[in-house]
Amino acid sequence: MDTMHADLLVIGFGKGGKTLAAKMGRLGRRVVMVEQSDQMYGGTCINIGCVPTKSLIHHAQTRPAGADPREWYAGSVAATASLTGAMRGKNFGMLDELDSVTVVTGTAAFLDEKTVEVTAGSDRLEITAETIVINTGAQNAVPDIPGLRASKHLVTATELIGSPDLPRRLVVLGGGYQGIEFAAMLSTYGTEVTVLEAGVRILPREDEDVVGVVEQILTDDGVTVRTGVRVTRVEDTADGALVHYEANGADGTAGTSGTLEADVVLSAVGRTPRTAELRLDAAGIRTTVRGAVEVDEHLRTNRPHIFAVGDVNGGPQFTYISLDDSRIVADQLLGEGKRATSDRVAVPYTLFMGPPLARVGVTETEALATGRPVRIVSKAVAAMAAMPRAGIVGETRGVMKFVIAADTDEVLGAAILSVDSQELINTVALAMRSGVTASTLRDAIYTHPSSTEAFNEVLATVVR
Ligand SMILES: Cc1cc2nc3c(=O)[nH]c(=O)nc-3n(C[C@H](O)[C@H](O)[C@H](O)COP(=O)(O)OP(=O)(O)OC[C@H]3O[C@@H](n4cnc5c(N)ncnc54)[C@H](O)[C@@H]3O)c2cc1C
Ligand SMILES: NC(=O)c1ccc[n+]([C@@H]2O[C@H](COP(=O)([O-])OP(=O)(O)OC[C@H]3O[C@@H](n4cnc5c(N)ncnc54)[C@H](O)[C@@H]3O)[C@@H](O)[C@H]2O)c1
Repeated sequence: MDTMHADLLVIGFGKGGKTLAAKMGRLGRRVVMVEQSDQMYGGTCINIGCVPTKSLIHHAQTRPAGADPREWYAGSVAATASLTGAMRGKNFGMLDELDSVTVVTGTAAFLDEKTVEVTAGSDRLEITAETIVINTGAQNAVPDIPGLRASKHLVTATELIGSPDLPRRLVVLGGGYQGIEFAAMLSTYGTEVTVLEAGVRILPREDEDVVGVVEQILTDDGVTVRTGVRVTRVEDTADGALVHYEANGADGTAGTSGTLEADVVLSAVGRTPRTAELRLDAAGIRTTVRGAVEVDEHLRTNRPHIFAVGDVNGGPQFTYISLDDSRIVADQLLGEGKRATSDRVAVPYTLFMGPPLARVGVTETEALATGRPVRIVSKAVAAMAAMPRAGIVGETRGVMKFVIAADTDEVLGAAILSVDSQELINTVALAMRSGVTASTLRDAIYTHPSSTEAFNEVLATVVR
């Protein structure tokens, strides 16, 4: 059995871990990065998450008129695989080219709080390290519904992205990020899509009026959305899967039931922190009730030399949060040790349907719950005179909405469902962090024709 010693051992080639490994390696520290699969160098985002999904969405939206959807889809999957392959190579190279960094491919598990065992087939390696960073991400949950886990037609996002076969009929379990992005994308390629959401509405964290516009866009694009639905059973037939469901009453339709036929059933009901293989008990590392590695605001576990970054620590599941986690750990290891998760203000996020829905800060519902007096400005994109870009690019659907503190004129939150919203939201977030008021955003000079100039108009449109 081989042994190694490192200053820093990173388990999992995710965004936070790889950034930290490269930084420490460039400073000459002995770093070992352990990744369980050579197909996952670079982690979830570039291989099976953000990048492939957004690539497929881009290809869906740029299919030339007359192109056969099945052929176009197969080509899009191939182009996406080539993009992710190139990114995987670059990510591996980024660490491999550093003399002080070793990439080990195998599955890591703790032997004790200073020692990790890595196995790959019959090979076994023991690594001891001064500092250990757990960056093992999360994995797609599959609900315990009779027949579902055994169904030949069940997939998670990972399998769906990898197959060149365009599903004819897709049933999506879950109306959250993954569910809505796949529903919107595959219906654009021509798949018949039904979303079955257990809750009273899709995207439960968002305001009802905004979700109403999202649902209208999905419906216009041919997606069927059923909320308040409990899937009771899935059975494989000669022709696909039969999904049995009943209305759970959340949307007022208790007692109705039905079946849906599907070639593919996508489980998109959330992602759970990946800790099962790690043998955390051997190191005495505590987990939360939700199964995440428990950390403090500096991302230290209860073993102070062991940190956890990214999805595995139970924080918001976004690539840029994992990246920011790495900054916090770097500050602990190399800096003043001041940076903390509690410093984060106005973290934006974007759901990439067409057009995308971008959000930051509080919703109107959340603001009202605090009792703070707010002013709501809102306008449909189609009604805006000051945003010709929407007409130029041929996407005038959507709405922009801001929640503003009535007393201080601060922007408390925004929901932007519009072309370019994935970019616009970063401007709003920066304004919020920098104390730029709603009036200043409203009266600023913006380039023309751009999407940002919509702020001149929407921020002057008080609705309540
Ligand atoms: C379909 C989809 C679309 C998404 N789209 C977006 C988006 O548009 N924008 C966004 O910000 N976020 C998006 N996300 C979320 C984002 O991908 C994750 O939040 C992010 O990748 C998490 O990174 P991480 O650093 O936690 O670890 P990961 O990137 O998940 O890396 C963990 C690594 O650890 C490895 N590993 C696990 N266990 C072990 C072990 N025992 N030993 C060795 N290696 C191990 C895994 O193979 C993996 O490579 C999406 C996710 C999905 C699934
Ligand atoms: N664009 C992005 O940034 C992006 C894209 C995809 C994923 N992600 C990240 O990945 C995370 C996981 O995404 P997700 O969509 O899997 O989870 P999610 O938590 O966003 O949504 C899951 C949905 O499934 C519903 N649900 C739960 N159990 C169900 C059941 N049995 N039947 C029907 N519906 C059920 C929930 O009510 C919820 O609406 C996201 O929270 C996000 O952080 C981000």
